[in-house]
Amino acid sequence: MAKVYYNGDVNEAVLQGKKVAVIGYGSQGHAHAQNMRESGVDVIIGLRQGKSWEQAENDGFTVYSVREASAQADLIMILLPDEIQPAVYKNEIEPELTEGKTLAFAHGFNIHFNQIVPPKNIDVFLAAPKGPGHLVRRTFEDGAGVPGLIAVFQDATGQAKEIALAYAKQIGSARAGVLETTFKEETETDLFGEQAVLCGGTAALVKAGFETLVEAGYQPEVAYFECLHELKLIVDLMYEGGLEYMRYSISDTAQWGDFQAGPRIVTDETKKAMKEILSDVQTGKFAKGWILENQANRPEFTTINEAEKNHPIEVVGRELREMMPFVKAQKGAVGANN
Ligand SMILES: NC(=O)C1=CN([C@@H]2O[C@H](COP(=O)(O)OP(=O)(O)OC[C@H]3O[C@@H](n4cnc5c(N)ncnc54)[C@H](OP(=O)(O)O)[C@@H]3O)[C@@H](O)[C@H]2O)C=CC1
Ligand SMILES: CC[C@](O)(C(C)=O)C(=O)O
Ligand SMILES: [Mg+2]
Ligand SMILES: [Mg+2]
Repeated sequence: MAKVYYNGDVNEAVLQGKKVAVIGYGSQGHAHAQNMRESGVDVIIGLRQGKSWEQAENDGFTVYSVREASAQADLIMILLPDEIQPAVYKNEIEPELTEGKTLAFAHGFNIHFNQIVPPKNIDVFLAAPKGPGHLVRRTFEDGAGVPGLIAVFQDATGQAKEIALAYAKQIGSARAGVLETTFKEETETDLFGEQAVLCGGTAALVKAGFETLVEAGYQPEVAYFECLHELKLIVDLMYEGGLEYMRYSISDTAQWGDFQAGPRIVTDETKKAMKEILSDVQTGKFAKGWILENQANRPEFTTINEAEKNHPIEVVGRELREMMPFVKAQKGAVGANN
């Protein structure tokens, strides 16, 4: 079994006396910054003027321009959207990367696909929580953590791995378990997982199930509860005890249906499509397409995004969630009931 690092395995002293600049205060940024501050780390925030700047100040952080925060910090964690990172890095971070500093990421995309090429005399690592930022924060507040990966790309000081582990501990990941990986493995598995299973695969499955029921004349509200709302409850059981615990909790009728129908839904064709998706990630075809889409100002992304917001499952879901105050998205977020 792979070595898993927990709190007791980590030497947090390597971060003592160091100033950490978290660049970006979005999903991951707010969680890393707040968790580290509560762990006793000296954290500042780097941003442009705007919504996040105001939020970070309201949350009690000292906020600087990205250039100024990078100048002041010993460790710079880049938590900007992947597609924005290369330009901000070139203009505002790279000029401040003096010898001995540390540059960090939560996802390996820009290093692995050569969109950011750091100088050789600094440490470069990633600390990637295996979960969405809002849960990185919420789980930490609950006294637990989201598991994470660390990887070292450059070790100029000889301490890069220790620093990466200490960082992972301070954001809460070592409460749940931290694995060492490479930038290549993190980038390729993360992109594959979010496309084929976690986001792309699941969203397509949920929509197809909903559409099948509604097209057959069933009420959209019933279809929503069956195919979307209840998915969380089923996944919670998998999260707690794997497929076996989920199957222990459901009826034997459901379990028999699971064994019979599952292989008819995820067929050899589906597996073939998954292999093609993985290949597009590995060859860089996906990355190239995403970079070009951004250079063209995201025409396809924007069109699909608008259409998806108006899908009947979203329309009925918004209405139903209004009636369930305990189902809360992060305040102010799209789809939130508050
Ligand atoms: N989302 C997630 O849960 C996960 C993300 N990651 C990785 O973490 C990194 C961050 O992703 P994520 O948290 O989703 O990002 P978000 O989109 O949530 O964060 C965007 C932040 O970047 C700021 N920003 C955008 N453009 C600029 C700019 N030009 N200059 C300064 N600040 C800017 C925004 O500020 P403003 O309000 O001004 O727009 C905002 O604070 C990525 O590498 C991603 O792959 C890894 C694991 C999970
Ligand atoms: C699953 C999507 C993710 O990879 C994540 C939350 O881990 C992301 O890039 O947001
Ligand atoms: Mg991920
Ligand atoms: Mg990802």
